[in-house]
Amino acid sequence: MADYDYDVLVIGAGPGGYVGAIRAAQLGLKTACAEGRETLGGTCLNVGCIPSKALLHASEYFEAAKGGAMAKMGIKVTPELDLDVMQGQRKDAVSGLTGGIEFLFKKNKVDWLKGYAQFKDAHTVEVAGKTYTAKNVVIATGSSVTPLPGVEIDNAKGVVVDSTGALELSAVPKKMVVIGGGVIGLELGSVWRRLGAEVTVVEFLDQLLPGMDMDVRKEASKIFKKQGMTLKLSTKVTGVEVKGKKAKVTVEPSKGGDAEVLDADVVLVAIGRRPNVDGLGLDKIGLELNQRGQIETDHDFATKVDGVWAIGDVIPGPMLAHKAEDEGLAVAENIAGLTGIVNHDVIPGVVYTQPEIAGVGLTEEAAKERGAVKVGKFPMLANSRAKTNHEPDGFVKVIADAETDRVLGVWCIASVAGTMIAQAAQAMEFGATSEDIAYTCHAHPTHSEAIKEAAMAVTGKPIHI
Ligand SMILES: Cc1cc2nc3c(=O)[nH]c(=O)nc-3n(C[C@H](O)[C@H](O)[C@H](O)COP(=O)(O)OP(=O)(O)OC[C@H]3O[C@@H](n4cnc5c(N)ncnc54)[C@H](O)[C@@H]3O)c2cc1C
Ligand SMILES: NC(=O)c1ccc[n+]([C@@H]2O[C@H](COP(=O)([O-])OP(=O)(O)OC[C@H]3O[C@@H](n4cnc5c(N)ncnc54)[C@H](O)[C@@H]3O)[C@@H](O)[C@H]2O)c1
Repeated sequence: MADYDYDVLVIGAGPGGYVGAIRAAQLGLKTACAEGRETLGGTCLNVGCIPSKALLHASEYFEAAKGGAMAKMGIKVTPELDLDVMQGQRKDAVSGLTGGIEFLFKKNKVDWLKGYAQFKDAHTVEVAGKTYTAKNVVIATGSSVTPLPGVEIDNAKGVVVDSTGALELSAVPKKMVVIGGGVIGLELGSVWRRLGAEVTVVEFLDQLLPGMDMDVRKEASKIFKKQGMTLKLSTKVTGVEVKGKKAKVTVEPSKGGDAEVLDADVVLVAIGRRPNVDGLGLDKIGLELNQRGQIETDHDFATKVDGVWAIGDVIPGPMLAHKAEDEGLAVAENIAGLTGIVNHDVIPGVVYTQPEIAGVGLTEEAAKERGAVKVGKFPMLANSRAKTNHEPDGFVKVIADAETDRVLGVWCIASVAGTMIAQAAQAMEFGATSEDIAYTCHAHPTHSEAIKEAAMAVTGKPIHI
Protein backbone atom coordinates (compact mmCIF):
# COMPACT_ATOMS: atom_id res chain seq x y z
CA MET A 1 0.00 0.00 0.00
CA ALA A 2 3.03 2.23 0.15
CA ASP A 3 2.24 3.67 -3.30
CA TYR A 4 -0.81 5.55 -2.03
CA ASP A 5 -1.36 8.05 0.78
CA TYR A 6 -4.54 6.20 1.77
CA ASP A 7 -6.24 2.87 1.23
CA VAL A 8 -9.60 4.67 1.17
CA LEU A 9 -10.46 8.32 0.57
CA VAL A 10 -14.13 9.14 1.01
CA ILE A 11 -15.51 12.33 -0.56
CA GLY A 12 -18.32 13.71 1.61
CA ALA A 13 -18.97 13.21 5.33
CA GLY A 14 -22.74 12.69 5.33
CA PRO A 15 -24.32 9.53 6.77
CA GLY A 16 -22.98 7.55 3.79
CA GLY A 17 -19.47 8.96 3.81
CA TYR A 18 -18.77 9.22 7.53
CA VAL A 19 -20.13 5.74 8.27
CA GLY A 20 -18.15 4.29 5.35
CA ALA A 21 -14.98 6.04 6.51
CA ILE A 22 -15.34 4.82 10.09
CA ARG A 23 -16.05 1.24 9.01
CA ALA A 24 -13.07 1.28 6.61
CA ALA A 25 -10.82 2.45 9.46
CA GLN A 26 -12.30 -0.18 11.79
CA LEU A 27 -11.36 -2.78 9.19
CA GLY A 28 -7.72 -1.67 9.35
CA LEU A 29 -7.66 0.47 6.21
CA LYS A 30 -5.84 3.82 6.26
CA THR A 31 -8.70 6.23 5.68
CA ALA A 32 -9.37 9.90 4.97
CA CYS A 33 -12.65 11.72 4.45
CA ALA A 34 -12.88 15.03 2.57
CA GLU A 35 -15.69 17.37 3.59
CA GLY A 36 -16.28 20.85 2.23
CA ARG A 37 -18.73 21.92 4.92
CA GLU A 38 -17.35 23.31 8.17
CA THR A 39 -18.85 20.48 10.19
CA LEU A 40 -19.18 16.74 9.62
CA GLY A 41 -22.46 14.82 9.23
CA GLY A 42 -23.60 16.05 5.80
CA THR A 43 -27.10 17.16 4.93
CA CYS A 44 -28.66 14.83 7.47
CA LEU A 45 -27.01 16.12 10.62
CA ASN A 46 -26.52 19.76 9.59
CA VAL A 47 -29.62 20.77 7.64
CA GLY A 48 -31.78 17.66 7.24
CA CYS A 49 -32.95 14.78 9.42
CA ILE A 50 -31.72 16.10 12.76
CA PRO A 51 -32.66 19.82 12.76
CA SER A 52 -36.03 19.03 11.14
CA LYS A 53 -36.78 16.46 13.83
CA ALA A 54 -35.71 18.88 16.56
CA LEU A 55 -38.33 21.36 15.32
CA LEU A 56 -40.94 18.66 14.65
CA HIS A 57 -40.59 17.33 18.18
CA ALA A 58 -40.71 20.75 19.82
CA SER A 59 -43.61 22.00 17.71
CA GLU A 60 -45.52 18.81 18.48
CA TYR A 61 -45.35 19.63 22.18
CA PHE A 62 -46.46 23.19 21.45
CA GLU A 63 -49.46 22.00 19.50
CA ALA A 64 -50.37 19.38 22.08
CA ALA A 65 -50.45 22.13 24.68
CA LYS A 66 -52.17 24.69 22.47
CA GLY A 67 -54.52 22.53 20.45
CA GLY A 68 -56.27 20.72 23.27
CA ALA A 69 -54.65 17.26 23.15
CA MET A 70 -53.18 17.80 26.62
CA ALA A 71 -56.40 19.35 27.92
CA LYS A 72 -58.20 16.12 26.99
CA MET A 73 -56.01 14.42 29.58
CA GLY A 74 -56.65 17.06 32.20
CA ILE A 75 -53.57 19.18 31.64
CA LYS A 76 -54.63 22.74 30.99
CA VAL A 77 -51.93 25.14 29.89
CA THR A 78 -51.70 28.20 27.70
CA PRO A 79 -48.33 27.85 26.00
CA GLU A 80 -46.21 30.75 24.92
CA LEU A 81 -43.80 30.33 22.04
CA ASP A 82 -40.18 31.34 22.53
CA LEU A 83 -38.91 30.70 19.03
CA ASP A 84 -35.35 31.74 19.92
CA VAL A 85 -35.17 29.00 22.54
CA MET A 86 -36.78 26.49 20.18
CA GLN A 87 -34.27 27.37 17.46
CA GLY A 88 -31.46 27.29 20.04
CA GLN A 89 -32.23 23.70 21.00
CA ARG A 90 -32.28 22.80 17.27
CA LYS A 91 -28.79 24.27 16.88
CA ASP A 92 -27.59 22.47 20.02
CA ALA A 93 -28.88 19.14 18.68
CA VAL A 94 -26.95 19.71 15.47
CA SER A 95 -23.70 20.84 17.05
CA GLY A 96 -23.79 18.01 19.59
CA LEU A 97 -24.16 15.38 16.91
CA THR A 98 -21.78 16.86 14.32
CA GLY A 99 -19.17 17.27 17.07
CA GLY A 100 -19.78 13.62 17.93
CA ILE A 101 -18.75 12.57 14.42
CA GLU A 102 -15.55 14.60 14.75
CA PHE A 103 -14.83 12.67 17.96
CA LEU A 104 -15.54 9.36 16.20
CA PHE A 105 -13.17 10.30 13.35
CA LYS A 106 -10.39 10.98 15.87
CA LYS A 107 -11.14 7.81 17.81
CA ASN A 108 -11.03 5.69 14.66
CA LYS A 109 -8.06 7.58 13.14
CA VAL A 110 -9.94 8.85 10.10
CA ASP A 111 -8.19 11.95 8.70
CA TRP A 112 -10.60 14.79 7.96
CA LEU A 113 -9.41 16.60 4.82
CA LYS A 114 -11.07 20.00 5.09
CA GLY A 115 -12.35 21.36 1.77
CA TYR A 116 -14.09 20.37 -1.44
CA ALA A 117 -12.46 17.49 -3.26
CA GLN A 118 -11.88 17.24 -6.96
CA PHE A 119 -10.56 14.30 -8.97
CA LYS A 120 -7.28 14.74 -10.80
CA ASP A 121 -7.34 11.10 -11.86
CA ALA A 122 -9.06 7.99 -10.49
CA HIS A 123 -6.56 7.66 -7.63
CA THR A 124 -5.66 11.31 -7.05
CA VAL A 125 -7.87 13.89 -5.42
CA GLU A 126 -7.19 17.56 -4.73
CA VAL A 127 -8.54 19.13 -1.54
CA ALA A 128 -7.82 22.77 -0.61
CA GLY A 129 -4.83 22.95 -2.94
CA LYS A 130 -3.19 19.71 -1.75
CA THR A 131 -3.23 16.40 -3.61
CA TYR A 132 -3.82 13.05 -1.98
CA THR A 133 -3.62 9.60 -3.53
CA ALA A 134 -5.77 6.65 -2.59
CA LYS A 135 -6.17 3.10 -3.79
CA ASN A 136 -9.94 3.48 -3.45
CA VAL A 137 -12.03 6.64 -3.67
CA VAL A 138 -15.65 6.59 -2.49
CA ILE A 139 -17.94 9.32 -3.85
CA ALA A 140 -20.49 10.16 -1.13
CA THR A 141 -21.27 13.74 -2.07
CA GLY A 142 -25.01 13.56 -1.40
CA SER A 143 -27.64 15.84 -2.86
CA SER A 144 -28.97 19.41 -2.89
CA VAL A 145 -32.36 20.95 -3.43
CA THR A 146 -33.78 20.82 -6.96
CA PRO A 147 -34.41 24.39 -8.10
CA LEU A 148 -37.73 25.43 -9.59
CA PRO A 149 -37.02 27.20 -12.87
CA GLY A 150 -37.77 30.92 -12.62
CA VAL A 151 -38.00 30.89 -8.82
CA GLU A 152 -34.98 32.25 -6.99
CA ILE A 153 -34.27 30.82 -3.55
CA ASP A 154 -32.77 33.33 -1.09
CA ASN A 155 -32.44 31.80 2.37
CA ALA A 156 -30.78 34.92 3.78
CA LYS A 157 -33.74 37.08 2.79
CA GLY A 158 -36.11 34.43 4.15
CA VAL A 159 -39.02 34.92 1.74
CA VAL A 160 -38.43 32.21 -0.88
CA VAL A 161 -36.51 29.48 0.90
CA ASP A 162 -35.46 25.86 0.56
CA SER A 163 -35.53 23.37 3.45
CA THR A 164 -32.41 24.92 4.99
CA GLY A 165 -34.01 28.36 5.02
CA ALA A 166 -37.28 26.94 6.32
CA LEU A 167 -35.44 25.45 9.31
CA GLU A 168 -33.93 28.79 10.20
CA LEU A 169 -36.88 31.19 10.12
CA SER A 170 -36.63 33.70 12.95
CA ALA A 171 -40.36 34.42 13.09
CA VAL A 172 -43.50 32.38 12.45
CA PRO A 173 -44.83 33.38 9.03
CA LYS A 174 -48.49 34.37 8.90
CA LYS A 175 -48.92 32.67 5.55
CA MET A 176 -46.65 30.01 4.16
CA VAL A 177 -46.93 28.44 0.72
CA VAL A 178 -45.15 25.13 0.29
CA ILE A 179 -44.35 24.08 -3.27
CA GLY A 180 -44.24 20.27 -3.31
CA GLY A 181 -46.36 17.90 -1.23
CA GLY A 182 -43.54 15.46 -0.56
CA VAL A 183 -41.70 14.59 2.62
CA ILE A 184 -39.97 17.93 3.19
CA GLY A 185 -43.07 19.99 2.38
CA LEU A 186 -45.23 18.03 4.80
CA GLU A 187 -42.68 17.84 7.62
CA LEU A 188 -41.62 21.49 7.55
CA GLY A 189 -45.12 22.66 6.61
CA SER A 190 -46.34 20.85 9.75
CA VAL A 191 -43.72 22.55 11.93
CA TRP A 192 -44.79 26.06 10.94
CA ARG A 193 -48.52 25.23 10.91
CA ARG A 194 -48.24 23.96 14.48
CA LEU A 195 -46.48 27.16 15.47
CA GLY A 196 -49.26 29.28 13.98
CA ALA A 197 -48.73 29.71 10.22
CA GLU A 198 -51.53 29.29 7.69
CA VAL A 199 -49.96 26.68 5.41
CA THR A 200 -50.96 25.96 1.81
CA VAL A 201 -49.30 23.02 0.06
CA VAL A 202 -49.23 23.17 -3.74
CA GLU A 203 -48.68 19.73 -5.27
CA PHE A 204 -48.39 19.07 -8.99
CA LEU A 205 -49.75 15.50 -8.79
CA ASP A 206 -53.26 14.48 -7.75
CA GLN A 207 -52.04 13.15 -4.39
CA LEU A 208 -49.37 13.89 -1.78
CA LEU A 209 -46.33 11.70 -1.13
CA PRO A 210 -45.58 10.04 -4.48
CA GLY A 211 -44.06 6.59 -4.14
CA MET A 212 -46.14 5.64 -1.12
CA ASP A 213 -49.12 3.25 -1.07
CA MET A 214 -52.24 4.93 -2.51
CA ASP A 215 -54.42 4.18 0.55
CA VAL A 216 -51.76 5.85 2.68
CA ARG A 217 -51.53 8.87 0.38
CA LYS A 218 -55.31 9.37 0.43
CA GLU A 219 -55.53 8.98 4.20
CA ALA A 220 -52.59 11.38 4.65
CA SER A 221 -54.43 14.05 2.65
CA LYS A 222 -57.50 13.68 4.88
CA ILE A 223 -55.40 13.94 8.03
CA PHE A 224 -53.40 16.99 6.92
CA LYS A 225 -56.61 18.75 5.83
CA LYS A 226 -58.20 17.95 9.18
CA GLN A 227 -55.15 19.46 10.88
CA GLY A 228 -55.77 22.71 9.04
CA MET A 229 -53.40 22.58 6.08
CA THR A 230 -54.81 23.78 2.78
CA LEU A 231 -53.94 21.31 0.05
CA LYS A 232 -53.93 22.34 -3.58
CA LEU A 233 -53.46 19.07 -5.41
CA SER A 234 -53.13 18.76 -9.21
CA THR A 235 -51.85 22.33 -9.14
CA LYS A 236 -48.71 23.88 -10.57
CA VAL A 237 -46.87 27.06 -9.72
CA THR A 238 -46.37 29.30 -12.73
CA GLY A 239 -44.58 32.15 -11.01
CA VAL A 240 -43.41 33.64 -7.73
CA GLU A 241 -43.09 37.40 -7.39
CA VAL A 242 -41.26 38.82 -4.38
CA LYS A 243 -41.94 42.35 -3.18
CA GLY A 244 -40.06 43.33 -0.05
CA LYS A 245 -40.83 40.75 2.65
CA LYS A 246 -43.86 39.24 0.86
CA ALA A 247 -44.44 37.02 -2.14
CA LYS A 248 -47.26 36.36 -4.57
CA VAL A 249 -47.41 32.79 -5.85
CA THR A 250 -49.35 32.25 -9.06
CA VAL A 251 -50.79 28.76 -9.43
CA GLU A 252 -53.06 27.01 -11.90
CA PRO A 253 -54.43 23.49 -12.36
CA SER A 254 -51.66 21.13 -13.57
CA LYS A 255 -53.62 20.35 -16.71
CA GLY A 256 -54.37 24.03 -17.40
CA GLY A 257 -57.19 26.31 -16.27
CA ASP A 258 -57.79 29.52 -14.37
CA ALA A 259 -54.85 30.99 -12.48
CA GLU A 260 -55.04 31.98 -8.81
CA VAL A 261 -52.65 34.14 -6.78
CA LEU A 262 -51.66 33.07 -3.26
CA ASP A 263 -50.15 35.59 -0.83
CA ALA A 264 -47.24 34.39 1.26
CA ASP A 265 -44.79 35.65 3.83
CA VAL A 266 -42.64 32.59 3.20
CA VAL A 267 -42.53 30.28 0.16
CA LEU A 268 -40.83 26.92 0.70
CA VAL A 269 -39.56 25.22 -2.46
CA ALA A 270 -39.48 21.47 -1.80
CA ILE A 271 -39.84 19.70 -5.13
CA GLY A 272 -37.10 17.11 -4.68
CA ARG A 273 -33.33 16.88 -4.49
CA ARG A 274 -30.63 16.16 -7.05
CA PRO A 275 -27.19 14.55 -6.77
CA ASN A 276 -24.11 16.70 -5.99
CA VAL A 277 -21.68 16.10 -8.82
CA ASP A 278 -20.73 19.58 -10.01
CA GLY A 279 -17.08 20.43 -9.56
CA LEU A 280 -16.07 16.86 -8.71
CA GLY A 281 -14.09 16.51 -11.92
CA LEU A 282 -15.84 13.34 -13.04
CA ASP A 283 -14.79 14.13 -16.61
CA LYS A 284 -11.16 13.65 -15.49
CA ILE A 285 -11.88 10.02 -14.63
CA GLY A 286 -14.31 9.32 -17.49
CA LEU A 287 -17.30 8.69 -15.22
CA GLU A 288 -20.62 9.44 -16.89
CA LEU A 289 -23.95 10.13 -15.20
CA ASN A 290 -27.28 8.50 -15.93
CA GLN A 291 -30.27 10.48 -17.24
CA ARG A 292 -31.20 11.56 -13.71
CA GLY A 293 -27.72 12.93 -13.06
CA GLN A 294 -26.83 10.04 -10.74
CA ILE A 295 -23.71 7.89 -10.61
CA GLU A 296 -24.48 4.26 -11.46
CA THR A 297 -22.80 1.46 -9.52
CA ASP A 298 -22.95 -2.31 -9.47
CA HIS A 299 -24.32 -4.34 -6.58
CA ASP A 300 -21.06 -3.81 -4.65
CA PHE A 301 -21.18 0.01 -5.12
CA ALA A 302 -18.27 -0.05 -7.58
CA THR A 303 -18.54 2.41 -10.48
CA LYS A 304 -17.32 1.63 -13.98
CA VAL A 305 -13.98 3.24 -13.09
CA ASP A 306 -11.60 0.89 -11.34
CA GLY A 307 -11.00 1.93 -7.72
CA VAL A 308 -13.88 4.46 -7.66
CA TRP A 309 -17.00 3.62 -5.68
CA ALA A 310 -20.20 5.58 -4.93
CA ILE A 311 -22.92 5.51 -2.26
CA GLY A 312 -25.84 7.47 -0.80
CA ASP A 313 -27.96 10.18 -2.42
CA VAL A 314 -25.57 10.49 -5.35
CA ILE A 315 -26.54 7.01 -6.64
CA PRO A 316 -30.02 5.66 -7.53
CA GLY A 317 -32.49 4.64 -4.81
CA PRO A 318 -34.41 6.46 -2.11
CA MET A 319 -32.63 9.55 -0.76
CA LEU A 320 -32.58 8.42 2.86
CA ALA A 321 -29.94 8.65 5.54
CA HIS A 322 -30.24 5.01 6.67
CA LYS A 323 -29.91 3.78 3.07
CA ALA A 324 -26.75 5.91 2.73
CA GLU A 325 -25.41 4.58 6.06
CA ASP A 326 -25.96 0.95 5.11
CA GLU A 327 -24.29 1.56 1.76
CA GLY A 328 -21.38 3.17 3.65
CA LEU A 329 -20.94 0.03 5.73
CA ALA A 330 -21.26 -2.22 2.69
CA VAL A 331 -18.82 -0.32 0.47
CA ALA A 332 -16.15 -0.33 3.19
CA GLU A 333 -16.62 -4.06 3.68
CA ASN A 334 -16.42 -4.69 -0.06
CA ILE A 335 -13.23 -2.61 -0.34
CA ALA A 336 -11.77 -4.64 2.53
CA GLY A 337 -12.51 -7.87 0.63
CA LEU A 338 -15.53 -8.83 2.74
CA THR A 339 -19.11 -9.13 1.45
CA GLY A 340 -21.08 -5.96 2.06
CA ILE A 341 -24.72 -6.17 1.02
CA VAL A 342 -27.69 -3.79 1.12
CA ASN A 343 -31.14 -5.24 0.43
CA HIS A 344 -32.70 -2.38 -1.51
CA ASP A 345 -36.09 -4.14 -1.46
CA VAL A 346 -36.39 -3.60 2.29
CA ILE A 347 -35.61 0.04 3.05
CA PRO A 348 -38.16 1.64 5.35
CA GLY A 349 -39.28 5.22 4.78
CA VAL A 350 -40.83 7.45 7.42
CA VAL A 351 -42.50 10.85 7.26
CA TYR A 352 -42.13 12.36 10.71
CA THR A 353 -45.41 14.24 10.82
CA GLN A 354 -47.98 13.50 13.52
CA PRO A 355 -49.23 10.89 13.00
CA GLU A 356 -46.09 9.45 11.44
CA ILE A 357 -46.39 7.80 8.05
CA ALA A 358 -44.16 4.80 7.35
CA GLY A 359 -43.77 2.06 4.83
CA VAL A 360 -41.44 -0.72 3.77
CA GLY A 361 -41.46 -2.90 0.67
CA LEU A 362 -44.02 -2.74 -2.11
CA THR A 363 -47.14 -0.63 -2.36
CA GLU A 364 -50.34 -2.56 -3.02
CA GLU A 365 -50.34 -1.14 -6.55
CA ALA A 366 -46.79 -2.32 -7.27
CA ALA A 367 -47.38 -5.71 -5.63
CA LYS A 368 -50.46 -6.32 -7.79
CA GLU A 369 -48.41 -5.68 -10.91
CA ARG A 370 -46.29 -8.68 -9.91
CA GLY A 371 -49.14 -11.07 -9.12
CA ALA A 372 -52.09 -11.81 -6.84
CA VAL A 373 -51.93 -10.40 -3.31
CA LYS A 374 -53.85 -10.63 -0.04
CA VAL A 375 -54.22 -7.46 2.00
CA GLY A 376 -54.97 -7.06 5.71
CA LYS A 377 -55.84 -3.69 7.22
CA PHE A 378 -56.37 -2.64 10.80
CA PRO A 379 -57.42 0.86 11.98
CA MET A 380 -55.50 2.54 14.80
CA LEU A 381 -58.89 3.49 16.24
CA ALA A 382 -59.29 -0.17 17.21
CA ASN A 383 -55.83 -0.38 18.81
CA SER A 384 -56.22 -0.06 22.56
CA ARG A 385 -53.06 1.97 23.16
CA ALA A 386 -53.73 4.46 20.34
CA LYS A 387 -57.32 4.83 21.51
CA THR A 388 -56.25 5.39 25.12
CA ASN A 389 -53.68 7.96 24.03
CA HIS A 390 -56.30 9.90 21.99
CA GLU A 391 -54.54 9.00 18.71
CA PRO A 392 -57.38 7.71 16.54
CA ASP A 393 -55.95 8.49 13.08
CA GLY A 394 -54.34 5.98 10.79
CA PHE A 395 -54.13 2.29 10.05
CA VAL A 396 -51.74 -0.55 9.37
CA LYS A 397 -51.81 -2.40 6.09
CA VAL A 398 -50.01 -5.67 5.41
CA ILE A 399 -49.65 -6.85 1.81
CA ALA A 400 -48.78 -10.53 1.28
CA ASP A 401 -48.30 -12.77 -1.74
CA ALA A 402 -51.61 -14.58 -2.32
CA GLU A 403 -49.94 -17.91 -2.91
CA THR A 404 -46.94 -18.04 -0.58
CA ASP A 405 -48.22 -15.58 2.09
CA ARG A 406 -44.78 -13.92 2.10
CA VAL A 407 -45.04 -10.31 3.26
CA LEU A 408 -44.35 -7.92 0.37
CA GLY A 409 -45.08 -4.59 1.99
CA VAL A 410 -46.24 -2.98 5.25
CA TRP A 411 -47.65 0.54 5.57
CA CYS A 412 -48.53 2.37 8.78
CA ILE A 413 -50.03 5.69 9.73
CA ALA A 414 -49.78 5.95 13.50
CA SER A 415 -48.26 8.22 16.13
CA VAL A 416 -45.20 5.94 16.36
CA ALA A 417 -45.27 4.45 12.85
CA GLY A 418 -41.54 5.15 12.43
CA THR A 419 -40.78 2.86 15.35
CA MET A 420 -43.38 0.26 14.38
CA ILE A 421 -42.03 -0.12 10.84
CA ALA A 422 -38.73 -1.57 12.14
CA GLN A 423 -40.40 -4.85 13.07
CA ALA A 424 -41.98 -5.05 9.62
CA ALA A 425 -38.60 -4.47 7.96
CA GLN A 426 -37.00 -7.14 10.12
CA ALA A 427 -39.79 -9.60 9.39
CA MET A 428 -39.44 -8.98 5.65
CA GLU A 429 -35.65 -9.29 5.85
CA PHE A 430 -36.15 -12.74 7.35
CA GLY A 431 -38.69 -13.64 4.63
CA ALA A 432 -41.67 -13.71 7.02
CA THR A 433 -45.19 -14.66 6.03
CA SER A 434 -48.20 -12.74 7.33
CA GLU A 435 -48.88 -15.80 9.49
CA ASP A 436 -45.41 -15.48 11.06
CA ILE A 437 -46.26 -11.93 12.14
CA ALA A 438 -49.77 -12.89 13.23
CA TYR A 439 -48.38 -15.65 15.48
CA THR A 440 -45.62 -13.52 17.00
CA CYS A 441 -46.51 -12.49 20.54
CA HIS A 442 -46.72 -8.68 20.70
CA ALA A 443 -46.65 -6.84 24.03
CA HIS A 444 -49.95 -5.34 25.16
CA PRO A 445 -50.93 -2.52 25.10
CA THR A 446 -48.70 -1.29 22.27
CA HIS A 447 -49.30 0.38 18.93
CA SER A 448 -47.35 -2.50 17.39
CA GLU A 449 -50.24 -4.84 18.08
CA ALA A 450 -51.90 -3.14 15.10
CA ILE A 451 -49.25 -4.78 12.88
CA LYS A 452 -50.13 -8.17 14.34
CA GLU A 453 -53.85 -7.52 13.81
CA ALA A 454 -53.30 -6.30 10.22
CA ALA A 455 -51.32 -9.51 9.59
CA MET A 456 -54.21 -11.51 11.11
CA ALA A 457 -56.57 -9.57 8.81
CA VAL A 458 -54.67 -10.93 5.79
CA THR A 459 -56.46 -14.21 6.46
CA GLY A 460 -59.63 -12.42 7.54
CA LYS A 461 -59.23 -13.12 11.26
CA PRO A 462 -58.35 -10.00 13.27
CA ILE A 463 -59.82 -9.97 16.80
CA HIS A 464 -60.49 -6.36 17.65
CA ILE A 465 -62.60 -5.30 14.67
C1 LIG B 1 -34.82 18.81 5.46
C2 LIG B 1 -34.40 17.38 5.26
C3 LIG B 1 -34.83 16.42 6.16
C4 LIG B 1 -34.44 15.09 5.99
N1 LIG B 1 -34.89 14.17 6.89
C5 LIG B 1 -34.55 12.88 6.74
C6 LIG B 1 -34.97 11.91 7.68
O1 LIG B 1 -35.65 12.22 8.66
N2 LIG B 1 -34.61 10.64 7.50
C7 LIG B 1 -33.85 10.25 6.41
O2 LIG B 1 -33.56 9.07 6.28
N3 LIG B 1 -33.42 11.15 5.52
C8 LIG B 1 -33.74 12.46 5.65
N4 LIG B 1 -33.29 13.37 4.75
C9 LIG B 1 -32.44 12.90 3.65
C10 LIG B 1 -31.00 12.69 4.15
O3 LIG B 1 -30.52 13.89 4.69
C11 LIG B 1 -30.12 12.23 2.99
O4 LIG B 1 -30.68 11.10 2.38
C12 LIG B 1 -28.74 11.87 3.52
O5 LIG B 1 -28.13 12.96 4.17
C13 LIG B 1 -27.85 11.40 2.37
O6 LIG B 1 -26.58 11.08 2.87
P1 LIG B 1 -25.28 11.18 1.96
O7 LIG B 1 -24.16 10.75 2.83
O8 LIG B 1 -25.50 10.47 0.69
O9 LIG B 1 -25.14 12.71 1.57
P2 LIG B 1 -25.18 14.07 2.38
O10 LIG B 1 -25.72 13.91 3.72
O11 LIG B 1 -25.81 15.06 1.47
O12 LIG B 1 -23.66 14.44 2.59
C14 LIG B 1 -22.81 14.71 1.54
C15 LIG B 1 -21.70 15.61 2.03
O13 LIG B 1 -20.73 15.71 0.99
C16 LIG B 1 -20.20 17.01 1.01
N5 LIG B 1 -19.64 17.25 -0.33
C17 LIG B 1 -20.29 17.38 -1.50
N6 LIG B 1 -19.43 17.52 -2.51
C18 LIG B 1 -18.19 17.48 -1.95
C19 LIG B 1 -16.89 17.55 -2.47
N7 LIG B 1 -16.65 17.70 -3.77
N8 LIG B 1 -15.85 17.51 -1.60
C20 LIG B 1 -16.05 17.36 -0.26
N9 LIG B 1 -17.27 17.27 0.27
C21 LIG B 1 -18.33 17.32 -0.56
C22 LIG B 1 -21.38 17.89 1.32
O14 LIG B 1 -20.93 19.12 1.87
C23 LIG B 1 -22.13 17.04 2.33
O15 LIG B 1 -21.78 17.39 3.64
C24 LIG B 1 -33.62 14.71 4.90
C25 LIG B 1 -33.16 15.69 4.00
C26 LIG B 1 -33.54 17.01 4.18
C27 LIG B 1 -33.04 18.04 3.22
N1 LIG C 1 -38.38 11.77 6.74
C1 LIG C 1 -37.55 11.56 5.75
O1 LIG C 1 -37.05 10.46 5.54
C2 LIG C 1 -37.17 12.69 4.84
C3 LIG C 1 -37.43 13.99 5.22
C4 LIG C 1 -37.09 15.00 4.33
C5 LIG C 1 -36.49 14.70 3.13
N2 LIG C 1 -36.24 13.43 2.81
C6 LIG C 1 -35.67 13.08 1.49
O2 LIG C 1 -35.33 14.26 0.78
C7 LIG C 1 -35.74 14.13 -0.56
C8 LIG C 1 -36.33 15.40 -1.05
O3 LIG C 1 -37.56 15.71 -0.37
P1 LIG C 1 -38.66 16.56 -1.10
O4 LIG C 1 -39.84 16.65 -0.22
O5 LIG C 1 -38.05 17.81 -1.63
O6 LIG C 1 -38.96 15.68 -2.38
P2 LIG C 1 -40.11 14.61 -2.66
O7 LIG C 1 -39.68 13.93 -3.89
O8 LIG C 1 -40.42 13.83 -1.46
O9 LIG C 1 -41.40 15.51 -2.95
C9 LIG C 1 -41.41 16.50 -3.93
C10 LIG C 1 -42.86 16.75 -4.30
O10 LIG C 1 -42.89 17.89 -5.12
C11 LIG C 1 -43.80 17.64 -6.18
N3 LIG C 1 -43.42 18.52 -7.27
C12 LIG C 1 -42.39 18.41 -8.12
N4 LIG C 1 -42.35 19.47 -8.95
C13 LIG C 1 -43.37 20.29 -8.59
C14 LIG C 1 -43.83 21.54 -9.05
N5 LIG C 1 -43.22 22.18 -10.05
N6 LIG C 1 -44.91 22.08 -8.44
C15 LIG C 1 -45.54 21.45 -7.42
N7 LIG C 1 -45.14 20.24 -6.94
C16 LIG C 1 -44.06 19.68 -7.51
C17 LIG C 1 -43.63 16.17 -6.47
O11 LIG C 1 -44.74 15.65 -7.18
C18 LIG C 1 -43.50 15.62 -5.08
O12 LIG C 1 -44.73 15.31 -4.49
C19 LIG C 1 -36.73 13.01 -0.64
O13 LIG C 1 -36.25 12.07 -1.57
C20 LIG C 1 -36.77 12.40 0.71
O14 LIG C 1 -36.54 11.03 0.68
C21 LIG C 1 -36.57 12.41 3.64
